[in-house]
Amino acid sequence: MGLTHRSCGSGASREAFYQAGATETDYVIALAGNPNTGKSTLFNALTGLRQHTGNWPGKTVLRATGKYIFQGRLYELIDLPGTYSLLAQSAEEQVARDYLCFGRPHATIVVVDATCLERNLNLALQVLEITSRVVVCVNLIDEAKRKNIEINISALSNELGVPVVATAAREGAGLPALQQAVAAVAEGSVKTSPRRVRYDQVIEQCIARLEPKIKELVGETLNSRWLALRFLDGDATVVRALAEWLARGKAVVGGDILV
Ligand SMILES: Nc1nc2c(ncn2[C@@H]2O[C@H](COP(=O)(O)OP(=O)(O)OP(=O)(O)O)[C@@H](O)[C@H]2O)c(=O)[nH]1
Ligand SMILES: [Mg+2]
Repeated sequence: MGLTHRSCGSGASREAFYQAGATETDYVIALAGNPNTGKSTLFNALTGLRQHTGNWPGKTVLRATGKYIFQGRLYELIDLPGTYSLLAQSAEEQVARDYLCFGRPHATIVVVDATCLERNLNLALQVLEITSRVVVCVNLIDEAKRKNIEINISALSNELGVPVVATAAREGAGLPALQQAVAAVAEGSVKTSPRRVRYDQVIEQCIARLEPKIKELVGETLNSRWLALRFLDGDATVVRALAEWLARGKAVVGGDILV
């Protein structure tokens, strides 16, 4: 018998993989973004913790966890390492990518730097390829204003198909609006329609052949289109991560699944 998503149970595997001891948490929220965009500053402002921050990239190398309460709900926030992409060419990229794909947070905040939005949107689009439960946080909006950079937040939101909120995390500006948007996405009261990249016909044809086979294995639990794309890339790290995910799922349910 094959190892399928149904026999693993999505909730069980998510808890066992990444959320050990966090069973009282209502929602798990990931913080992703390029290095130096203010993720840890935001994390500290929301959780009251003191994650390492500073004006050089690569400070956060492992994911850190903290909690906050908003409108009576307990949120667990995961501060991921800063990355320019999710193609897993470095340890940080792999930590961030594996968490977003296999950790399946209820929502992901993609923190982008308002002073160099274009470069940052590359990662935002990659995250949108993995998950539709995204809020984009345009941080360092104070710096952008100082440089006379204006950002049309609602146009950006329409373009990306997810909520976008402007913040200045160091001053705590915009945080209630961010928490509200995160709550709406996490609980599903706001439906997003993320902009997804369409590839050349040949690639789309390959995806169409591969995706159903992956879906048989993971169902709706993981993003089979994204996994198909990584397989087509020949990304061995994703193959290994998926094998591990399936194997651990098996352990979670007490071994009643036969491979
Ligand atoms: N002006 C301004 N500075 C900010 C803001 N948010 C963060 N910073 C500063 O930006 C720098 C980087 O912030 P971090 O929170 O360490 O950034 P990070 O995204 O966690 O960085 P990595 O862990 O290296 O990926 C620090 O010097 C912060 O004080 C903001 O909204 N406005
Ligand atoms: Mg950091």
